[in-house]
Amino acid sequence: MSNNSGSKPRQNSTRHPGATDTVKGRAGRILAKGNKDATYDTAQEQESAVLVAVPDKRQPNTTTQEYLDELAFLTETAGAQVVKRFVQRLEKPDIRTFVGEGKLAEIKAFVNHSGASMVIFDDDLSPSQLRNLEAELKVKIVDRSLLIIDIFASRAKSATARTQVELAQYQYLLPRLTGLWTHLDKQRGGGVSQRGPGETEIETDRRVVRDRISFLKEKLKDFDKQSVTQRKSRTGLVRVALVGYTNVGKSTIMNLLSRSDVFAENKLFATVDSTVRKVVLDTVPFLLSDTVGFIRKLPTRLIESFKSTLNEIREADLLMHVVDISHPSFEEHIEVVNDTLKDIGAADKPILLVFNKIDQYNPEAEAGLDPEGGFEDMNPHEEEGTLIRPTLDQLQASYMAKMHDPVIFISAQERENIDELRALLVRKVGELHRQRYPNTLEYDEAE
Ligand SMILES: Nc1nc2c(ncn2[C@@H]2O[C@H](COP(=O)(O)OP(=O)(O)OP(=O)(O)O)[C@@H](O)[C@H]2O)c(=O)[nH]1
Ligand SMILES: [Mg+2]
Repeated sequence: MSNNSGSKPRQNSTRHPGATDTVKGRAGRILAKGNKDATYDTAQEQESAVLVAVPDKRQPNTTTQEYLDELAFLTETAGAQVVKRFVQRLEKPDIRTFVGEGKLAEIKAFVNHSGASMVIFDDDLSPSQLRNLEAELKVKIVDRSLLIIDIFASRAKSATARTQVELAQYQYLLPRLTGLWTHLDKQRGGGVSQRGPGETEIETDRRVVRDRISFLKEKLKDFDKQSVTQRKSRTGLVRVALVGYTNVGKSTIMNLLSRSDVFAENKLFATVDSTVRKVVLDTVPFLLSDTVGFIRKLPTRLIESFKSTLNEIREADLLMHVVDISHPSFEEHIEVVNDTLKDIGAADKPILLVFNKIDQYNPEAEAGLDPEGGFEDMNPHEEEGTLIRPTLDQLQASYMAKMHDPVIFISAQERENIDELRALLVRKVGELHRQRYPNTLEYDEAE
């Protein structure tokens, strides 16, 4: 086990001493310039991407469209620009190239003509599909897992998160090592694609990657031990975690709750991830943590790599499950979040369901129609196209009736119902505090 973890000198270009050029080159970000925070990025520097979805025959058009919107949003978050979407309905994806022969030819023609620099698939590709597609299309091929890992890489700030991302990158890379040679040859200026390197070289790379994976896992264990010690020093306070689908407003709520209240101690716990803050609402103190957002088809391995971060959720006393009610698929999002909570062993916790973005909710919105969708065959059924959604009052009544846990409707942006949210938190946290720490009931006097 390493005894100097955390203090290793890091340099971007030579992060992996001992690795061959190939391994070094492949484990970094796929979108070199694609950093969400890099606002100085100009359009010319952006890579252009083609999206591909292969829904099964029964999937409604509107759903396909929503999934592609989400993929486009992910792509843009990663820093690339979407130039075209392709859809092929298949009973089952093609085993060799994921899409059928005809569609592949169509994509190839478009890529050649437009100069797009990558093709992004809304599903995970097998190593051989990836290899075949890369050989055929001769541009970067990105699948859903890789895209998500890449976004995580651009956002990871803390040492733990960076280590987790690196682990996920190597775990993704390991089974695919043999398949990643074609455009590397090109990058080396080899011109005509030659045969890949010999087995020995690939074996060496595999060993290097495996070693790196074990090293990173050990490092994460060290981080875990440190955070257990830190958490011990935080006992005595109820812990609340914000969870939810990505982009629902968790961080906005975190900021709202921890900043705008005069009693809030807007102080970072220097030794923890900066996402945990102590909040005091109406003299009731608690710890609030903001967590990584969930998403449909979140690669299990990525969840595994992010165990340390997810401990915040696992060890919370109360979860605030934030939902973006203005999103047409919010109900599916709730399911995705509940399933992910189950996966990480956090499903049995008390939950406060917070429906956010009520300012943006439009009951008359047409379900998921996007004029820029690029679907020539987009001809929604009447019921689908003109679907009238329930009003907020109806939704509120139905969720209140079916949930055991409290439900609240807010707009974090417009500050609607925030006092009610605070009152609810004070009540829930107060109850939990009295259960957990019956001997420190006098917290209000002590403050
Ligand atoms: N219209 C509207 N927008 C909101 C509201 N709350 C947050 N937003 C916006 O929604 C976007 C996402 O908000 P975040 O707070 O970053 O969401 P998040 O859940 O932390 O997202 P991830 O960290 O990416 O998972 C931002 O552009 C916010 O300004 C709201 O009540 N109404
Ligand atoms: Mg956030």
